[in-house]
Amino acid sequence: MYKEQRFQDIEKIMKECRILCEKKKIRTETYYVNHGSVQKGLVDQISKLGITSLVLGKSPQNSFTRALKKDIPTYVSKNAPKFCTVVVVCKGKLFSIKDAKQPHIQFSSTRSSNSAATDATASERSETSFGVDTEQDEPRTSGHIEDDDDDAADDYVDEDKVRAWHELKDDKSSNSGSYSLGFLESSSKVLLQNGLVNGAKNDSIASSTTRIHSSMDWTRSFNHEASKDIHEPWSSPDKNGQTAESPPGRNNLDDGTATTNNEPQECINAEPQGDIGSSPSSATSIYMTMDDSEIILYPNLDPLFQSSKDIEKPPNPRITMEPSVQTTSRAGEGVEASLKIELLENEAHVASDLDFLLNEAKVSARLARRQLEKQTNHLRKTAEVIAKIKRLTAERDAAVQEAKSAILKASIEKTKYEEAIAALKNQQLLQKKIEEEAQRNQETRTELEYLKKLVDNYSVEASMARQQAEEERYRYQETLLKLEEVTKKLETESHLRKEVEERASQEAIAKLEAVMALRKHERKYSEYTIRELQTATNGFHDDSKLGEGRYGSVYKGELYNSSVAIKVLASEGLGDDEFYKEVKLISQIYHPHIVALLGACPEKGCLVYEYMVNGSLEDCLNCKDGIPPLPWYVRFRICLEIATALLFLHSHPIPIIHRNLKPGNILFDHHFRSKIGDTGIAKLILNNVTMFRESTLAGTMAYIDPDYQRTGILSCETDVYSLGIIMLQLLTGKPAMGVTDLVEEAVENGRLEDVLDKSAGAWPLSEATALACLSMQCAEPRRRHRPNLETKVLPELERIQSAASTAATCAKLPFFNEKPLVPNFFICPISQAIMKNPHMAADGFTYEYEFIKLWLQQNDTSPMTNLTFNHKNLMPNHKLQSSIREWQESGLLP
Ligand SMILES: Nc1ncnc2c1ncn2[C@@H]1O[C@H](COP(=O)(O)OP(=O)(O)OP(=O)(O)O)[C@@H](O)[C@H]1O
Repeated sequence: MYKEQRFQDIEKIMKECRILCEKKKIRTETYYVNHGSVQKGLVDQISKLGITSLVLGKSPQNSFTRALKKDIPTYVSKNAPKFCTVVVVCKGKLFSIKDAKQPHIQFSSTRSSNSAATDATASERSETSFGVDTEQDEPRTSGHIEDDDDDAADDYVDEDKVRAWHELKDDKSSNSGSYSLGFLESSSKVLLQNGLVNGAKNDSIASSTTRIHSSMDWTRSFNHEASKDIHEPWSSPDKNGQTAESPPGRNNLDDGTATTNNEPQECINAEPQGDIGSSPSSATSIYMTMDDSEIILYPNLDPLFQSSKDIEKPPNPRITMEPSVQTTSRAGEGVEASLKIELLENEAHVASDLDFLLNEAKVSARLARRQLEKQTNHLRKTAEVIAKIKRLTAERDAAVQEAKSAILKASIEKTKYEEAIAALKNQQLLQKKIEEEAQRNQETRTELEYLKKLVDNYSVEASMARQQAEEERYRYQETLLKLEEVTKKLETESHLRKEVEERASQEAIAKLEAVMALRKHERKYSEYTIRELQTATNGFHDDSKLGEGRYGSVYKGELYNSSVAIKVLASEGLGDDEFYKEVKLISQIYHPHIVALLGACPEKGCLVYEYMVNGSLEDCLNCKDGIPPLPWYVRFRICLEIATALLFLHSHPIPIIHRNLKPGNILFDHHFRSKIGDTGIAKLILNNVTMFRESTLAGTMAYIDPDYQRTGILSCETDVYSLGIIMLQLLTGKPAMGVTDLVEEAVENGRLEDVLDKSAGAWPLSEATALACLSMQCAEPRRRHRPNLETKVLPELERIQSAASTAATCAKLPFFNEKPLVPNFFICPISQAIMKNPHMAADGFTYEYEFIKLWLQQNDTSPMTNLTFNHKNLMPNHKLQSSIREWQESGLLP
């Protein structure tokens, strides 16, 4: 009845606890454990179930509980296996924590002991495996502990002792009724009923532990030691071996049938306090631990136990009373029987104590044996460790040896590696040298390619040069051939020229001889018949006519292999003797620049002159028949030549005045030397002819001295005037009319070059200006203003001519009409040929030595000026001879 009531109370509390856990969504499972000692039962269950985490509630202790040293949580904390962490809370506060010292080692228990009542259960229990619980995900609940009692229990035993107790208990469970240990287990739950009866100090303690599983399998056990009045623990077998009622579905420990009930089972270990009422602790605490899938609740059932004195064992059929510990009091027996019973009970207690002592001794022996086994195991392990150390040492030595070998090998390898590195460096150096060599080779190839290109270019250029050289050589050969032809032609021409020169020389000598003879013996006048002249002129054919003048027509004729010009006079009265006397006198005049009168034909009235092949100055100035303009240096020379001839005429014993000096009467021979024509004819005509053509007079008036025109008085200055006008025409190329004013104005303005004849070339301005000034002086209207021909005009003209000739020679210009001009001072005035041995006479002129020598032998006057020589010494003109030689060697010979 009491147990029933007790169980109901516990059930009520546990129900509240489960509800609380369900609200927290915590799976619960209730174990009922029947054990003689709550704390030992808990420790035992921790070991058996492999609980790694346990939370225990600690009730505040009073002096009574402290005296009894019944502090279960403290005991469990101290004696729990090392793999279990025990947390003790008291009044909602943490009281203490005992951490696990080692992980839970899973091993199989071979424990074979068990009582008859727990055979089946023990068999299952013996197969229970404990493992390391690594998962602790579920929350732990704890309450506050009111730390009002830190007095630890002193009856704790160590784990081995507990285990020994179990073993001993198992051994004794079958035949001893002094204590009982019952287990209700299923595959996943354990019910521990703490009903261990350990004398008077344990029997009054009851507690319950609830373990809640999700499977809601319930196994309940209830153990109650209410008090000394109810000193027979319900979990202990009574003397009669009666067994308490077992709850429905609960396994009976005695029959060994540990079956699993699908219903939720609850294990409550209730230990009513012997003096519950005096306990200051009246509150109920539930201490729990959550370990993976389980929660163990440990309610403090002091209030229940407080009233458990009056409570009969509960009649709840779910409560399993362990048959080995169940005690039933029977009221109503007699006192004797009570005494006997009491005696028996005392004896039983004594026996129980003895048995307890015996068990203690056995436990000690077992402990000693276990200690010995431990030491033996320790020694064995030590030996194993030593062996292992030796093996490791050997292995280490071997490893060291191997390491040394490896080091040696490594050293060898290092040496090889260094050698390889050195070889690699050498190889790299060689590679670098090879690359440098390759670079140099590349550069050399590039240079060679460049040189090859140059060579190719040079080859092309050489080929082109060869081709050009071939062409040049071909042209050179052609030129050489042409040169040879020219040379041959020149040689031929030279030969012909020499022949001509020799012939001319011979003619000149003949002329000289004739002149000499004439001078000496009165020159022989030649009279030609009309038949001869007709024959010479092809009957005076028009093709032979050279032109017409005021006094008649002029024909070209050939008389005795000589060209002559025959002037047919148209005037009447030319046949008298006086006329021909005058003609004979004129024909005796010989001067290099005076056209020679060779003879006459009195019957026809014809005068025969030497033929001048290059026409007149008038024709040249007018560029008649394509005659090229005269160069400036030829014009200087003409001035000097004409002046010389005039001086010669004027120096005649009876001065001869030309009266009709004009460009038309200045003729040119084959050397383009100028000669004055119609010399003396004017006097003859004017004296003997009364009629002449006035048509030609207009063209002549410009050259006639204005004084002579105004006064009719002739003088040498009359010819000087004419000379001045001719020289102005030579400078300007302008007509005679007005040329004086033109040049005068230009000179005065310093702009002479503007009026110079540009067709004559680049005039030397100073000489041109000098000649212009001299010409203007000569052309002065007044004769007294005109310069003297001998003293002023001729010397100035010689100076100007010399400078102009030098300039022309330096400029290599002595050419006219594509023919080289022979400087007039290279020609002997007597022989009219180029001098070979020039000598200067007293008159200042240079002559060929042979001719002047001959001349001086017969004459005392100059052949050029007709002046008397002061002396007849001749001086060699080496300078002129050298110039003539150089000129001849220069290839400018005509
Ligand atoms: N000796 C000569 N040799 C060559 N041609 C001459 C010679 N004498 C005269 N002539 C040319 O014959 C032409 C006629 O000359 P001519 O002297 O009769 O007349 P002019 O001089 O023109 O006039 P003028 O009657 O006033 O002198 C001129 O063209 C002249 O060149």
